[in-house]
Amino acid sequence: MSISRYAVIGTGALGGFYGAKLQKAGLDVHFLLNSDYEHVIQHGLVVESKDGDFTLPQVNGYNDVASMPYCDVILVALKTTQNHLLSQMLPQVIKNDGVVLVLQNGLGIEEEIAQIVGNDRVMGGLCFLCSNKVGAGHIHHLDYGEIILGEYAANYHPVGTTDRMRQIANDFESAGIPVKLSEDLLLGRWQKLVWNIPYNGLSVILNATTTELMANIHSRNLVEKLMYEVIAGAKSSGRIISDRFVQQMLDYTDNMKPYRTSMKIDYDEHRPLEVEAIFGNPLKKALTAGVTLPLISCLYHQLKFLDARNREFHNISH
Ligand SMILES: NC(=O)C1=CN([C@@H]2O[C@H](COP(=O)(O)OP(=O)(O)OC[C@H]3O[C@@H](n4cnc5c(N)ncnc54)[C@H](OP(=O)(O)O)[C@@H]3O)[C@@H](O)[C@H]2O)C=CC1
Ligand SMILES: CC(C)(CO)C(=O)C(=O)O
Repeated sequence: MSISRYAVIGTGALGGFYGAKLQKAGLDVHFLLNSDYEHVIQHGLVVESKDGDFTLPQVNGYNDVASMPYCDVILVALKTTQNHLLSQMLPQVIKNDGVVLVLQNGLGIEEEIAQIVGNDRVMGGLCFLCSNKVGAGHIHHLDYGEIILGEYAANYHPVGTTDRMRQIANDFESAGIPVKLSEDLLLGRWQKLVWNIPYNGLSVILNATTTELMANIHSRNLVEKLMYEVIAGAKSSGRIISDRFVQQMLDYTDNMKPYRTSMKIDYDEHRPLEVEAIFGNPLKKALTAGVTLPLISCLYHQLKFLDARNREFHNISH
């Protein structure tokens, strides 16, 4: 049994799901909560999952990082739009030899976190998960769940696999969460974007589920073209993604239950969209290497417009 103590920073759809699974498997987990704090302290966490429902009547819940114990592994599971809070939060919860594991979508977040805790204390996890928070302390896990885990090093230099990765992978696997180890985190991040850029973006702009995007020849075509542009972005970072990978992502989505992407849910709920992490940062990284990605840039500007108008309209009508 692992002796690692885990912190979950952001107990929502993703953090609540993985954190609850770890606690259920007997690990020592500490949850940072926001609006659900009172409810979770009184009633715990409820996970409805395609792999079996369960309840944790009692969890270690906090509404302030200052009251959390120092932890070995800090799971970052806020929306990236809240990441400005991390420079103040992380130093208060990470042990001297602890590690921050970024479970968020997008590119370049590990680099930002390395500035706070140091290059040798950051890892990234790519989460192939479909989960929603449907009520206070109530998580609905719809599908999948695998994590691809990679070490971060300065400039995303690939560093292979480490003992610390294997230890964390063992903990997650003991909780029934499949983990694969990646020797190159940046490659993994670009691969994940092959999915997130077309589907998250188009689901908002075209007001569509993944199934609808796949069923129409025009949107499907656009999805495919965007996937190839992500591959060009990856190439500008020196990472090669094969054309076969595009086919795998299309097949993966064809086999998925109709899915409202996380960005679409945020849009429908009038919450800030993760446009910078998922679109802005990849565009910047490619541009630094002298490569422009016109289709992705077009999505970026449309999403910035929709995001601003969506929140403005919501503020006026409330
Ligand atoms: N959901 C999924 O299936 C997947 C999500 N991801 C990525 O994971 C990340 C998290 O997404 P997701 O879990 O869906 O998002 P959620 O909004 O469900 O979870 C984020 C949680 O952070 C909490 N939070 C916000 N501000 C604070 C704060 N100041 N202190 C403490 N907690 C705070 C929110 O609280 P409150 O409830 O009060 O808003 C919320 O519970 C994103 O980057 C997303 O792209 C990646 C793959 C799949
Ligand atoms: C690709 C997917 C659906 C997980 O498999 C995801 O990452 C998301 O909704 O953001």
